[in-house]
Amino acid sequence: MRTPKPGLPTREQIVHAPKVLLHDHLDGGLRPGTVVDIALATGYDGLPETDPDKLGAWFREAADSGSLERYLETFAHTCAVMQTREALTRVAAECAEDLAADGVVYAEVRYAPEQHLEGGLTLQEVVEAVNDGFREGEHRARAAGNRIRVGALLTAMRHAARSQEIAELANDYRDSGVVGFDIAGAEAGYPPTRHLDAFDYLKRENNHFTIHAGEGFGLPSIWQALQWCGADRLGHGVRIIDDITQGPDGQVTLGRLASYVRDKRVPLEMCPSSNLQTGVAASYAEHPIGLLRRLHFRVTVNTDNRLMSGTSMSAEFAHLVDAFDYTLDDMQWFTVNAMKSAFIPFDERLAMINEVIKPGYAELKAEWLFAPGGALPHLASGSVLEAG
Ligand SMILES: O=c1[nH]cnc2c1ncn2[C@@H]1O[C@H](CO)[C@@H](O)[C@H]1O
Ligand SMILES: [Zn+2]
Repeated sequence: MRTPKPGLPTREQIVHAPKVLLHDHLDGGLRPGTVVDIALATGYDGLPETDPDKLGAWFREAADSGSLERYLETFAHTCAVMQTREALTRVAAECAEDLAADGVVYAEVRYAPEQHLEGGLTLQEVVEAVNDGFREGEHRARAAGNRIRVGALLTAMRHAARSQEIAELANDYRDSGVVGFDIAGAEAGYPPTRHLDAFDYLKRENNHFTIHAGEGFGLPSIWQALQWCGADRLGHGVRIIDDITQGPDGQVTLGRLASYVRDKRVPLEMCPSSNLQTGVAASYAEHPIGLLRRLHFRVTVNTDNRLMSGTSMSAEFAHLVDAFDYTLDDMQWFTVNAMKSAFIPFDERLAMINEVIKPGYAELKAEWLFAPGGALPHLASGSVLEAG
C-alpha cells in the first residue's frame, strides 16, 4: 500500500468516498475466477490460463499492448463466457457488487448486446438477463451495507452495422434499466458518422448517448461525435489535448473545438489506466486529465475495463492523487461532475449530489476532528476555514 502524503486522502478514505462511474464495460470487468468458472461450465476451452490469478495477470499484460486494436483482442475471451442468460446475470450482479464494495454509489455500465447472441439469446433476452443481474447485485450490495444504483448503456460496435437496431433496443428499454446508448470498438477507420442514422433516431426520441471518441483517433473523431452526431458526452475525449497549446511562458491557448468542449461543458469520460495501456498517455503524471482539470473542462474519472487494467475507481483515484496531489475536494469535484453528466433524470442527479455525495465527502473531511490524540491541523481543509 502506498504511503499517503500528509493532507492527501488515504487509500481507505478514497474507498469510502462516494464515487460515480460513467464509463465501465461489463465485458471488461469480470472477476477472473468467474471467467474460469463459466468457461468450465460451458465448455469454452480457449482461455490462455485456467488459474484465476494467472488469468487476471494475462489480461493485464495482453491489454498492455500500446494499441487500442490489440487491447480489444482480449475481449474475445470475456465475450465467449457471456453467452447464456445465467452467465450474463451472474456477471452483471458481480459487477454491481464489486463496484458497490469499492464505494461507487452510481454507475452506468455498458456492453454490446450484439456480442452476446452466440448461445441463441435474442437481443431482448440479453438486455433482460443483464438487467436482472444489476438488480440482484444492487440487492446483494445493500445486504452487505453498501448502496449502489446501476444503469445500463447499450453499445453498438462501430465496425458492425447494427447501430440502428441497438439504438431502438436502448429506446425500448429506457424505462426498464437502460439509460442510454454508445458506440465502441476500434476508432481509426470507423468514424462516428457511419452511425448517423442511429444518432438521429435517438435525438428524435429525446434519448441520450455517448460516443467513444478521441482515444484511438484524434480531433476529427471528437468533432464528428459532437458536431455531426450530437453526442451528450465523449468516451475518453482525451485527444482534445491536441487542440490546446501551451506556450513557453505557461500561457494556454484553446482552439475552437477545445473551446467548444469547455464552453458547452461537454463531459469527458477519462480512463487514465486504460489510456496508459493503449499508448494514449505515457504516465499518470503526463495524462492530460491534469491540465484539463486545471482548465476546468468537465472531466470525470472512470475505469473503462477493470479486468484488463487490473483497476477500480479507488485505484484510478489513488493514481491521480499520487500524480497530481488531489485532495478530497478534487475528488468531490470529479464526482459531482460525473453525477451532473449522468443520463438519469435531473431531479435524481440532484438528490444524489445533495443527499449522498456531498454529505459523504463532508463526513470524510470532518474525520480529522476525531483523530485519536486530538485534531490533525494539516488535514483541515480550506473550505472549513472559509466558512467563517
Ligand atoms: O476503451 C475502449 N475503446 C473502444 N472500445 C472499447 C474500449 N473498451 C472496450 N471496448 C469495446 O466495447 C465492447 C463492448 O463493451 C467491448 O467488447 C470492446 O470491444
Ligand atoms: Zn471504453
